[in-house]
Amino acid sequence: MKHLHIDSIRKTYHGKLILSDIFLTCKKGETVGLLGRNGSGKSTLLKIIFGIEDAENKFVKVNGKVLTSFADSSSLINYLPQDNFLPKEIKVHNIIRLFLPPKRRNQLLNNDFIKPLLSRKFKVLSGGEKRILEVLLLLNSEADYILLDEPFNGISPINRDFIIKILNDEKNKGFIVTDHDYENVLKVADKILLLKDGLLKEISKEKELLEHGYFINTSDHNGI
Ligand SMILES: Nc1ncnc2c1ncn2[C@@H]1O[C@H](COP(=O)(O)OP(=O)(O)OP(=O)(O)O)[C@@H](O)[C@H]1O
Repeated sequence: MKHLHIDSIRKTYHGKLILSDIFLTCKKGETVGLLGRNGSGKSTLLKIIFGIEDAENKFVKVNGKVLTSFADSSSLINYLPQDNFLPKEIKVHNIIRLFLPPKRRNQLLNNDFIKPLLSRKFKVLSGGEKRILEVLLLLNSEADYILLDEPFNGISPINRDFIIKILNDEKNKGFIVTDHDYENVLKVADKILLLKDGLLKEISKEKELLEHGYFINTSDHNGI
């Protein structure tokens, strides 16, 4: 069956339990929104799925193939880390050639936002320009499943809406997206999972996020 299947993930740091028996699935054409407070373990979970962080226990299967190492996962799963990951001294057009196979480059090389940046080195781009380039590289990569850690960070509304549209239109990939800009996560997600106390809870209505203490109702404080 074609899907990403994650099971029994357990992780502790220095004796503190971060992830306890995590189970989740993501199908092609589906976007899973992963929410949680600071330090709840979202980035750790994505790194474990991608294979760049160890876990005490884990089971990751993609399209029927069990993945045991990063080498197994790299062509099937791709990962946008929270921090910039592209080489600083390389020009954007070379980065695109380096990261994407020929048949996947044109869309990005002809993108109206990316075109003016092509001859500039990554290090001179603004924070938002860097993030958009990274997100678009991931979205155009060949992997079936893409893990996006804070893709909307620093991105202005028009470009954010462009990324939301790509995520909503893409039916050949599955996405797991985490971002503190939770309203944007709600706009792209087919299902929402809240990571709290090491466990994942499926959320069916926005008000459950309030009930689980993901945010507080500020109107309670000013009497509105
Ligand atoms: N390499 C590490 N060594 C020790 N503790 C770590 C390490 N990496 C993460 N942690 C701890 O694990 C917990 C989960 O961290 P993680 O970065 O996964 O959280 P997060 O949900 O992504 O947080 P945020 O939303 O703030 O980015 C935190 O308490 C963090 O301090």
